[in-house]
Amino acid sequence: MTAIDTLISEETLAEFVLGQRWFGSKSREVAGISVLESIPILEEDPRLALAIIEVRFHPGTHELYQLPIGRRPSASGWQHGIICQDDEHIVYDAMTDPAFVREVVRLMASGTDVETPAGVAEFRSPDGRPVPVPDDVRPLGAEQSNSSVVLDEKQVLKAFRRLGAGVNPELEMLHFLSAHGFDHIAPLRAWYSHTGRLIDATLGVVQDFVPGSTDGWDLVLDVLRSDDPHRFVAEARTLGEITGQMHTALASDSQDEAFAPADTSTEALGLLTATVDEEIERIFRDLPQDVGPLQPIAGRGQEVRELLGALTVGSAGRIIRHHGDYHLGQVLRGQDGGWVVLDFEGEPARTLAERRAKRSPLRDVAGMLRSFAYAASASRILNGVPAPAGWEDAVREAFLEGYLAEADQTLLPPGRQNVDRLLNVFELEKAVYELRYEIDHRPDWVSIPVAGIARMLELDDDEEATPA
Ligand SMILES: Nc1ncnc2c1ncn2[C@@H]1O[C@H](COP(=O)(O)OP(=O)(O)O)[C@@H](O)[C@H]1O
Ligand SMILES: O=P(O)(O)O[C@H]1O[C@H](CO)[C@@H](O[C@H]2O[C@H](CO)[C@@H](O)[C@H](O)[C@H]2O)[C@H](O)[C@H]1O
Repeated sequence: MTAIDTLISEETLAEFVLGQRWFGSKSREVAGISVLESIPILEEDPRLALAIIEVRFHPGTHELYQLPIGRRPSASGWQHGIICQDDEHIVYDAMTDPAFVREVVRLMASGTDVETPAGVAEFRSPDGRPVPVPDDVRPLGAEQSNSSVVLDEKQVLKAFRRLGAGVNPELEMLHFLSAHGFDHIAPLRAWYSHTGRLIDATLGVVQDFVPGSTDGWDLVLDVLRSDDPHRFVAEARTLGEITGQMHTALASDSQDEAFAPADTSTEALGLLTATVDEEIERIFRDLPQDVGPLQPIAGRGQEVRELLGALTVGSAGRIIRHHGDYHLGQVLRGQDGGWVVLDFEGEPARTLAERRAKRSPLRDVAGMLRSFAYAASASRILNGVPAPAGWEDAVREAFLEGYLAEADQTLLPPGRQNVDRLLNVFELEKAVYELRYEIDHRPDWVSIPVAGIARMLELDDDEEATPA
């Protein structure tokens, strides 16, 4: 029987993939795209397969992505995620096809291995509590780096689109946090992964769905549109407390090598700023020319590096495994008013090795502080509603107070001044990462990190101009 992927030409595949939000290298020149492995999921009608595709770039590098592919007769009238069609068949991205999702859930429930000439796809569910095969499957709705569907409003299946070699931190962190008593997560229910010649990688996870929840991002934008934006200050404090508890749990097992906290040496401190410095240099060097929204920071890479250089860090506390991409979109406020932390896979634009590296927990804190600034900018730029004077400072301070009350103090540098200095370094690192992220994923949002970086430069200029 013809493999379904052979029905798609390279040009058609390229056109489809390059248009997807989850394709993370929009600013790079693509040399070619092809299907490297196709894992059969269903051989009937619809035909379903899990493809691993390779995107090749001109300097000779490549990225691998997961693409579920479905094929149905044209007469079926299937309309979602169309890749190509002719008089006989429609070929599509099957991520939102209930038939695909049901098959994957069945395979996970039965703990099946599907072998191909190049490797094996392993489908698993822990502790003998298989996820029921869903009747209803709907896309989660959020346009994201990965793709998620909701199963009977009870579980969420998230497929990692870009594949990195090794265990995905999401799977590893969810296992660890459940075993170490941190309850503010959506419990892990199943997963699937691939082992083989091409790559050993986690392909996806199933977690419980948190019904009736609002993510922190939507919540803050709504609050900023309301007549009482300051009501978020109390929420920010609770969120800070939970973040502190999460880090305390992540640092609680000195026997588990992957999670045991480690001390930072003087060399590590130097390396910390050197790594951020290199990143700033690289990102500014590769900034596209003549892009209007980049104007406020264009050609100012050296100034940003000088700003980093001025942020002397005397002590960094200890390093631990941490969330790695902590922002308002990663926390849900449930119907009971409690917060749930999501998406432990780290920053999608970094390698898995970088994402699994131990670093100061203040990186997460800085991520959330940047997110408050991002929300204030987005509210002004996208909704025309500026945050009221003092809002961001009040929210930051409440979050930090809650955090400092709950986090294991031995993880942090001594004294508030040292904490603030290290936070500044990580906020700058995050803002520069965001610049790259928005260029690659949401070019329309570039002006938000640009405004953040420009503001950091201006604050620095003001400080220099103010006599001591
Ligand atoms: N278990 C869940 N229950 C309810 N909503 C969820 C759940 N998981 C994710 N979401 C929603 O989907 C959004 C994106 O999920 P996330 O795991 O962060 O995906 P990505 O890695 O692609 O960003 C979240 O901001 C949240 O609104
Ligand atoms: O949630 P992901 O793991 O996909 O994280 C990536 O995408 C985020 C956007 O969805 C991006 O976050 C940036 O935008 C958020 C608003 O949409 C904002 O709250 C964050 O502060 C800002 O960093 C994240 O950086 C990226 O890794």
